[in-house]
Amino acid sequence: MPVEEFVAGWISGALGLVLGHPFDTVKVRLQTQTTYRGIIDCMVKTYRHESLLGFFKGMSFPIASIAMVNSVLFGIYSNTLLALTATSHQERRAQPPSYIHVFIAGCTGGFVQVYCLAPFDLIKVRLQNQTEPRARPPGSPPPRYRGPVHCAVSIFQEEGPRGLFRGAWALTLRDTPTMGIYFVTYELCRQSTRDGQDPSPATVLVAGGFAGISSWAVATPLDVIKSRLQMAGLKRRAYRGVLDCMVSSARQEGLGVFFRGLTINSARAFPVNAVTFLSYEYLLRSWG
Ligand SMILES: C[N+](C)(C)CCCC[C@H](N)C(=O)O
Repeated sequence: MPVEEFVAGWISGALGLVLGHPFDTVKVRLQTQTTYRGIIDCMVKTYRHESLLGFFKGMSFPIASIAMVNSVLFGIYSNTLLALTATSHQERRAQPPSYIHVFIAGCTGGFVQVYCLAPFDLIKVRLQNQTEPRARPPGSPPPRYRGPVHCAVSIFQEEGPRGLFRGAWALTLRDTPTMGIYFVTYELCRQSTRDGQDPSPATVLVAGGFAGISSWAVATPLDVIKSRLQMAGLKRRAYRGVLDCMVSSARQEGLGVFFRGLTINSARAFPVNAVTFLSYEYLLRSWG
């Protein structure tokens, strides 16, 4: 099994992540808290209350972990394509795979990465939702979790080992089809490149950016549900499952709830995925 794809996915995932994290924090807060009037209000309040550091809460952990998740995603994607089309990454430049194969390989990569992503994503979401400033005024209560490891241990103790996979089913439903869309959009946008040639950096950036935006547009409703289920364990507001969370969120807040965070997430998705695909393509190319 070729391993370059795993390593290239790892590095490119880390680069994309740092770039997108501040947007991601605003998105998660808008999706799960009702105190903000919109993107700007959330940014201003976060900055005033917690300084610039507030936007980078919960990042250290994903940097190692999401990089690993990306390595699984790109590694499984590429190796599934190899199994389906019997062409390696290099050969696929001359013989592009069919979109149906790209879709199946994307869904497979999406499905497998969920089981690495779920606990890390849960911890990220819980830490991002802690709005206490780092320098606390004396006498104010400390945040519930002191950091990622403390958060993981506390969830394990309070909610059991299965607690670490809270929201995993919603994540599976979110990522399996939308990772198919992600890679198909990427391949579609690369169409402007002639067979056998390498796409230009601009093409890769634009194709990666659109892959991010289109897949997130479809993924957002389940992303909202996933984040709410992940937070539910903490607030003890129990939902009976994905469907129950959908119905009760829509009843209480209207259908608009399913699009919370879409704007900020699109602004984040373009640069993050542009950089991810650019570094992925170039790393693979430089290794032959
Ligand atoms: C498939 N889905 C839309 C869920 C994600 C696609 C993009 C994944 C990327 N690591 C990012 O964070 O933007």
